Amino acid sequence: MLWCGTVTQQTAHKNTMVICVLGRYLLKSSLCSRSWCRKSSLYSAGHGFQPEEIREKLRAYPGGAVDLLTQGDTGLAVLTVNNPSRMNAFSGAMMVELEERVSQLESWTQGKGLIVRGAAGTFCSGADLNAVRAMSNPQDGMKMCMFMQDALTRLQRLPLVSVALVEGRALGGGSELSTACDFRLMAPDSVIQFVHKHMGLVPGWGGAARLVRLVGDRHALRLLGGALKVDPELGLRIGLADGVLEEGAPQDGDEGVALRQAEEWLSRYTKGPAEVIRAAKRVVSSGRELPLTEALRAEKEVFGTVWGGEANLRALAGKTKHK
Ligand SMILES: CCCC(=O)SCCNC(=O)CCNC(=O)[C@H](O)C(C)(C)COP(=O)(O)OP(=O)(O)OC[C@H]1O[C@@H](n2cnc3c(N)ncnc32)[C@H](O)[C@@H]1OP(=O)(O)O
Repeated sequence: MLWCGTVTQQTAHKNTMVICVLGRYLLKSSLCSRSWCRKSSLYSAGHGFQPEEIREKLRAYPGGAVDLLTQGDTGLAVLTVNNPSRMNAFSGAMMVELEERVSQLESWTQGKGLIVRGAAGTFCSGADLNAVRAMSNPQDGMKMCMFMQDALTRLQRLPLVSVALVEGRALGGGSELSTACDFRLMAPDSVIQFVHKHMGLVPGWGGAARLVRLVGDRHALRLLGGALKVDPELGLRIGLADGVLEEGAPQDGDEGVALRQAEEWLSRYTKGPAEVIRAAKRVVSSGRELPLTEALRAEKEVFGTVWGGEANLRALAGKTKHK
């Protein structure tokens, strides 16, 4: 048996632990190197997808920021679309920053949960129309489409439980951003609206493909064809929304209260060892995206990373009844 790391005089039980840790390490290192969850892009050069060329083009449209705050103690991160003078519309530079933040989160191995929100009490009003006008030729549009589809697919595939905190409006690409999160929490007066039809468009950031999987084809067709305003009541009814925030406490200002409510809500589903929460998201992601046989095989691989792991062995050594 090849040993790595220090082996001290261990009881048989603890030696088992060392073997499991080693085995799991070898398995985990193969997990994402072979399977679909690694940071592979949706598109390749064959599709005309040249990421660096697209980043340069997008950076020509500056303004706003995409901020990321990671909390080591809770394992929760907050990603803020920050362009309040434009109702948090995505400038080209912000699209590049979004991808950079997703890359940071892909490397955050202790992360368990992610809240995606907008600054100044509103979510996001989609692509910056000034950038849209400047990139209105088909070639540039397709490049922006591939870039944002890739970034949002990678966001959705993060091994973190993610929730979109929708306050104010989520319009166009903003509504698509909300669908790239596992859950959507809506403020009482908020609206999610796929306004693309009014722009002579359809979703181009992956929002249509995800919307069909979230609410079904018929509701998706109603939301796109009718550019319907989805308020919290309708959102809950069709399964687009997963919860509604309570009215904010006036003395705090909605922003602080809404974020704290979202953190409290998310912590219900991220309490526990990071490796277990991340494994739970991984098996759900493979079940969500892969055909059954492949999903089962992916589940087996993820199961192998936690079976006999520290959390599993600790649980076995502790009480057996769980309320
Ligand atoms: C594949 C993705 C495709 C897309 O996302 S296309 C873009 C889809 N989004 C939209 O069409 C939303 C356009 N904006 C609006 O409808 C309204 O601004 C909105 C969000 C309902 C807010 O309306 P109001 O509350 O009346 O505020 P307002 O219109 O005066 O906006 C305040 C300032 O924000 C600006 N703004 C809002 N949305 C923007 C956008 N997407 N791109 C660029 N600028 C945008 C708006 O121009 C205004 O600026 P200013 O004060 O006039 O300088």
